[in-house]
Amino acid sequence: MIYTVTFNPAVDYVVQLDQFHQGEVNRSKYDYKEAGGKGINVSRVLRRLGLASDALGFAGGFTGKFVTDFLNEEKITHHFIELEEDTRINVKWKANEIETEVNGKSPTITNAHYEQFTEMLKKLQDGDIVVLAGSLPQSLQTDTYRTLVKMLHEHNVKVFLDTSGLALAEAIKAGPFFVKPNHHELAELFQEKVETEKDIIRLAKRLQEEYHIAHVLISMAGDGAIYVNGEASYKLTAPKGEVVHSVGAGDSAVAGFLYKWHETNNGVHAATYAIASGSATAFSETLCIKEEVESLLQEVHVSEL
Ligand SMILES: Nc1ncnc2c1ncn2[C@@H]1O[C@H](COP(=O)(O)OP(=O)(O)OP(=O)(O)O)[C@@H](O)[C@H]1O
Ligand SMILES: O=P(O)(O)OC[C@@]1(O)O[C@H](CO)[C@@H](O)[C@@H]1O
Repeated sequence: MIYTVTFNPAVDYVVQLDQFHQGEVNRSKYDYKEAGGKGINVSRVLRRLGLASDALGFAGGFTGKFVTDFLNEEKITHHFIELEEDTRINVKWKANEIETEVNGKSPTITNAHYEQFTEMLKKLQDGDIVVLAGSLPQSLQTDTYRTLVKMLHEHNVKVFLDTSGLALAEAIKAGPFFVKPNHHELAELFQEKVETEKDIIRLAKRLQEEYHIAHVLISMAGDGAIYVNGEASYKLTAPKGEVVHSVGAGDSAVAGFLYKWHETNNGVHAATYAIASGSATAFSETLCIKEEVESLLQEVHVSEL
């Protein structure tokens, strides 16, 4: 079974304005709310691609109820530990063609909540897959993902990881199966300036080799991605198109990789599908659907480095 974990879900409040006037009352041209958070987005895209997953995490209050109701509507099974405080609201606003995000403060996860959650994870078995995605709430230690990766390895569970900052720096020490930092997160991880594609390739290889990560996918937005496994490195171009709403493009890439890897066990095919999925989301108003992904596959060009 595939599980996604979202420690820090959200109600994503997506707002479109023609123009933004600072210090004035702005009225939206168009707005909507949807369940967000990186693990949840991965589950939503997997479902659209035709692969079932169980969404795990923490949710509280009226916003938490919105998130779980939303997942019910999309027919995604879920097990969320109930928190006392409200799940955050993240504002995604687009004006003058510029996307701006304000992500809310996370509710508190107590030790008791966390233990309830780890009891659930301990039941996973050989062959299961877990996606750990998104930021960690401030109430948790920065090495939480690292601890979980270690624990899941003891149960022969493969871990796909998509996070940033200290949580990423710690978690890679446990050698997850797959990671997808973007090139900025990669630069931050090694505290180096990344100025050329050569720099990105060098650091991607270093990440793969030093931390024994089977699949490293470095996403570079409109510039595609670098994919490195234990055998070779590849550059993948991204399809060209009009970016409508890029929130969730990275999560779609993770879901696309997982979907294709699960089907074929082939990393290059999986990376190609990942890029088509990310771009399909960037080119549409919300997360991609399978037809959109497959219509872009021919536009992803792969070259071995
Ligand atoms: N401008 C774009 N044009 C084409 N494809 C894009 C564009 N932006 C994103 N993508 C697609 O989405 C993938 C992931 O994008 P990106 O590198 O921005 O990830 P990310 O930083 O994790 O994204 P986010 O945090 O917005 O979800 C890219 O590899 C690419 O396939
Ligand atoms: O604050 P985090 O956990 O890093 O990111 C959360 C978030 O911005 O990521 C998703 C898009 O990738 C959104 O649905 C959500 O609001």
